[in-house]
Amino acid sequence: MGGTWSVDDHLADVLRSVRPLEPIELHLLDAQGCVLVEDVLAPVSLPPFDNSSMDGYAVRVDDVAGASEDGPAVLEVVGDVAAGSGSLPGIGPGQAARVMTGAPLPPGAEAVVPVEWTDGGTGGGPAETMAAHSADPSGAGGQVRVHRPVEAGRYVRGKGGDLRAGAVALEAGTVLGPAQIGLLAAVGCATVRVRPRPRVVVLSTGSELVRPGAPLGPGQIHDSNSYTLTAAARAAGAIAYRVDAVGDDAAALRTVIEDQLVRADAIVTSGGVSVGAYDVVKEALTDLEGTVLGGVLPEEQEPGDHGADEAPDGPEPQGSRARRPAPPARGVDFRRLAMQPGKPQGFGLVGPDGVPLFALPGNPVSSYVSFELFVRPALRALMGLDPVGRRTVRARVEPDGSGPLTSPEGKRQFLRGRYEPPADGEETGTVRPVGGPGSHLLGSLAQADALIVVPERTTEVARGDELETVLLD
Ligand SMILES: Nc1nc2c(c(=O)[nH]1)N[C@H]1C(S)=C(S)[C@@H](COP(=O)(O)OP(=O)(O)OC[C@H]3O[C@@H](n4cnc5c(N)ncnc54)[C@H](O)[C@@H]3O)O[C@H]1N2
Ligand code: MOO
Repeated sequence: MGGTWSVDDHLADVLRSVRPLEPIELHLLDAQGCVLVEDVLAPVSLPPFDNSSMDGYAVRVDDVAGASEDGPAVLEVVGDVAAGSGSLPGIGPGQAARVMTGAPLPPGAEAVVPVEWTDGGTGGGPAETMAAHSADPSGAGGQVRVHRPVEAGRYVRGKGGDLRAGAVALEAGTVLGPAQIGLLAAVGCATVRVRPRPRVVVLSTGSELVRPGAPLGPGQIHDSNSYTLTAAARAAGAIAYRVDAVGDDAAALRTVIEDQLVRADAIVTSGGVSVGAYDVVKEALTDLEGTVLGGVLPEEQEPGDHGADEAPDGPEPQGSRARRPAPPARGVDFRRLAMQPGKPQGFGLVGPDGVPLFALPGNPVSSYVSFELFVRPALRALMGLDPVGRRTVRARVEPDGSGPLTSPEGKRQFLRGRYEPPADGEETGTVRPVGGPGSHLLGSLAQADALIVVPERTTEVARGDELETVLLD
């Protein structure tokens, strides 16, 4: 293929090529951010039993009718009911039981009076609190004076009042956040069937790259892309593995990628995709016919069986995966995109399972913007999340400089910006470009929280022009 592609066509090609991962059963906390693939019916009711919403006394309504501070109802205390109590005292006429928040309502009781409506069993004025059971075990006996009447059901949380056993607790398609995970725990589900987080292998290429923490020799720079992209993959919900930078050696790169296939639902490389003499990714991935990356199975392996129980750098955190049915590997296509930054890109499916591989350009801003535009949507599609794209708004551009901003004709430009939401009474927010369009400008990228989209036909942007803005929150 090759040639020049529009941003939209390239994204459509990417999304056509990826399918949601096969669902697996995960422990609740491993499923955070994942999409449920089936309705979950509540195995138990919430609450599972009638219980008190106050620390107080479980009473019969008739016994406290007309009670007041001057004319209290005097009841015999027949026991204590703590949260978790299994054996409950029956409440007969003229009787009450001390009951704690969350404790079951004892049989015979119809309501709870908070301890503040009573003398707390002291024989004195209104109580502010209960005596601790450990300090005063006799508090569970004797008499209590109740100062106010109560209607049936007051301060009682009825069984099933939140959710009835058998009802749908969460629908298929729900994204599991903290509240949803809490609900599943409350109804007793320990595991849940979801689409898993994709495992993403991130690797940089370039002989000039050294790890952060190591001193720079002549001509060397720190590898930042693999950190940016690993962090971006994690922020998108993936499990990301960063691999140390590979030098400009096509055979070595191919071997590293082959080795990483075992733990990859997607692979992201950066660098080596333009037209230089050392553009190693392009060289390593252009002709894959007859190779493992081209889809040929290593000896005696079936698709999906990679002959390894463990990922090279440690155990697979999600247990064994059912792989999706393998789409055919089709090699990596290197193409120019009508965008800036991010012009040179490679994309394709590699290996026997057809793992999507994104070969992003090396310039740091180019690789990050490319990730946002193409990789993040693909990762979300693998997880079954919808929508796959970031939130966009129309915003008025407020350049710092006096003159208009310029943009190359025929290219969609993505400027880095800071977005201000609309002021009170306004409909449109503003966005201020930060730094220039240079794709090496990491300092200003780190100040940005938005990408300003300058359309292909637009070559000049004046103060106040409204443009689509991608919010990177
Ligand atoms: N003659 C042409 N030269 C270039 C063209 C072109 O069309 N004709 N396109 C330019 C554009 S646009 C881009 S983007 C870059 C893409 O180049 P590569 O993907 O081959 O990337 P490299 O050459 O490996 O690196 C480019 C730049 O980025 C730095 N870099 C690379 N990896 C990292 C990393 N992991 N961390 C930090 N910085 C990294 C690298 O040192 C270079 O400065 O090509 C243009 N050239
Ligand atoms: O893609 Mo390059 O991104 O224009 O610097």
